[in-house]
Amino acid sequence: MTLNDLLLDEGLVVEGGEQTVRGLTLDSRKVEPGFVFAALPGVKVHGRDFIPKALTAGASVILTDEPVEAPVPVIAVPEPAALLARMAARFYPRQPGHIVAITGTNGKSSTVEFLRQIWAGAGIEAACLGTLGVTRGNSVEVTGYTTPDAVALQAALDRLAGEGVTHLGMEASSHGLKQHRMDGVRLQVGAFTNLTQDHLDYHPDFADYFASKLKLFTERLPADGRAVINVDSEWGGKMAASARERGLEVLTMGWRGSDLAIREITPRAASQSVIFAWKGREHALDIPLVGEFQILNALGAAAIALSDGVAEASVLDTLKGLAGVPGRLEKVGETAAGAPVLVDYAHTPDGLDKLLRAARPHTRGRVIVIFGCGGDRDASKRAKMGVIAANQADHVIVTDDNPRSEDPAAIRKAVLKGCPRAEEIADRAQAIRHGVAMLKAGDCLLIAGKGHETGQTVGDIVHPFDDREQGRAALVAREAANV
Ligand SMILES: CC(=O)N[C@H]1[C@@H](OP(=O)(O)OP(=O)(O)OC[C@H]2O[C@@H](n3ccc(=O)[nH]c3=O)[C@H](O)[C@@H]2O)O[C@H](CO)[C@@H](O)[C@@H]1O[C@H](C)C(=O)N[C@@H](C)C(=O)N[C@H](CCC(=O)O)C(=O)O
Ligand SMILES: Nc1ncnc2c1ncn2[C@@H]1O[C@H](COP(=O)(O)OP(=O)(O)OP(=O)(O)O)[C@@H](O)[C@H]1O
Ligand SMILES: N[C@H](CCC[C@H](N)C(=O)O)C(=O)O
Ligand SMILES: [Mg+2]
Repeated sequence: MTLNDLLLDEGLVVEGGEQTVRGLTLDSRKVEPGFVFAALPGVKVHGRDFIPKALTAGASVILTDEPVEAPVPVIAVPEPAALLARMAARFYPRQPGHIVAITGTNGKSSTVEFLRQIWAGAGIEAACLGTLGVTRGNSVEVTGYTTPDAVALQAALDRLAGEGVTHLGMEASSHGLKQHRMDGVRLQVGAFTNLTQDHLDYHPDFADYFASKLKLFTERLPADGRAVINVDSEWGGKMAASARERGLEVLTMGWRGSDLAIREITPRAASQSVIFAWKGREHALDIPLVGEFQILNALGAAAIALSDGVAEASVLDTLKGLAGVPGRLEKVGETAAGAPVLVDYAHTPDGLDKLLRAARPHTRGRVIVIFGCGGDRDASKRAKMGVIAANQADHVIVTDDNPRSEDPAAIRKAVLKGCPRAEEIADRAQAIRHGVAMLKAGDCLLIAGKGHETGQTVGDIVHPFDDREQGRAALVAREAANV
């Protein structure tokens, strides 16, 4: 493919446009001969600092925001990240025909996975893409991001389409939307779960966080697109109003939803009885998931599929047998007396609150929670999560969760400000062993924050670590000690 092909319809005149482009990247370390190197402004540095390295590695085109001197064609535009995304979409031309993007603070990974199951249950070739990676049937390929960079994303879409995937549910993170990672994606549907505090390390304030999420409806969806919005929060109402203003078809769901209206959710031992109405027609069923938030996610996925025209009977059938999402309220085992150990990915104040509330109706004894907060991430979450844990749990153990470049003790101290009576156990494996050892009949242990993650990042090093394995090992150790 030539550079001119990649710039088709962009209205740009570039010297050397007939040259063949062999690839694109925004990372100088990934440049190969014949590549376009996109030198983008970043949080820490500007990609232009790496242009010499990229040229040495063989970059044959530079895309950036200000004119620079270089011995190869330079394309300077005000929004190079957006142009990179559109060029990547031309370089990797195939995409699944039907793509749904889901945004919101919590529930994206769960909703895209439930949507994938609902589509697959209706015989559709479906996949989902997000924090857990690219999931198709039983195969999961880890990408490392919730919304991968534009080039990685377009390469994944092209491959999925080539493999026959027609329907894709993808997560739209606020980073992804703000950084134009999704600009080349041909979307049909956008969905919204909820909006509460997160990522205030990256977004200067909550308004910027909201504005980034809103872009899905105001900029990313085409004018004839559809929005499926959970309107239980004031933010959902605002998203729906903006989407309507733009002329999108808007469907609302949730306790306050009109198209999919939740009527009743009753917790059972290992499932929940749910009554909801779709377009006024009521359905009652048992969904084999615990936690009200999981039902909201499952019904969010159902609303999307139903609005696509998937048959009601098929959607209901899949909901009745829905499989849980890895690391989201995942039960890893129980003590001999039946006290469960669950792993969850709650890593925001609202997520932790919802998680602890979810456990309560299923627990006769104490709700015990182990959690920490990530380093180099929104520090203002820490004490708030401490307060929530102190208020909602009966026993709190504060430990480490990916301290990254920060001092782990300082992170724990910030969390403990909100829950001064909590136990502090720095080593996460030891915290888990301790939490499991203290379980009595009727108690429940929640290990929160890492979910499906398989590493603990300390400094630049990722140490192998999996809460689920650690939970199971601690149960075996407890058994061996005959507690
Ligand atoms: C905060 C954030 O979004 N960071 C992402 C961002 O980095 P940055 O703006 O800090 O980049 P920078 O280090 O200043 O560098 C500027 C530019 O120079 C380039 N560079 C840099 C070094 C080098 O040697 N050569 C080079 O070319 C970089 O690729 C970048 O384009 O752009 C980089 C290139 O795409 C990403 O790798 C990086 O992800 C970092 C590793 C990260 O941790 N991101 C997380 C926070 C993230 O994106 N999370 C969201 C949401 C998570 C969720 O809620 O689920 C996600 O979608 O995953
Ligand atoms: N609808 C919801 N409302 C509130 N909290 C939720 C909801 N769904 C999930 N959670 C909490 O958030 C955690 C993460 O869920 P999930 O992975 O589905 O969210 P996400 O939006 O993909 O998160 P991320 O921003 O990390 O990609 C869950 O483990 C749970 O604790
Ligand atoms: N994907 C999210 C959640 C990470 C959760 C937690 N394990 C942490 O490291 O903070 C993030 O990068 O902010
Ligand atoms: Mg996610």
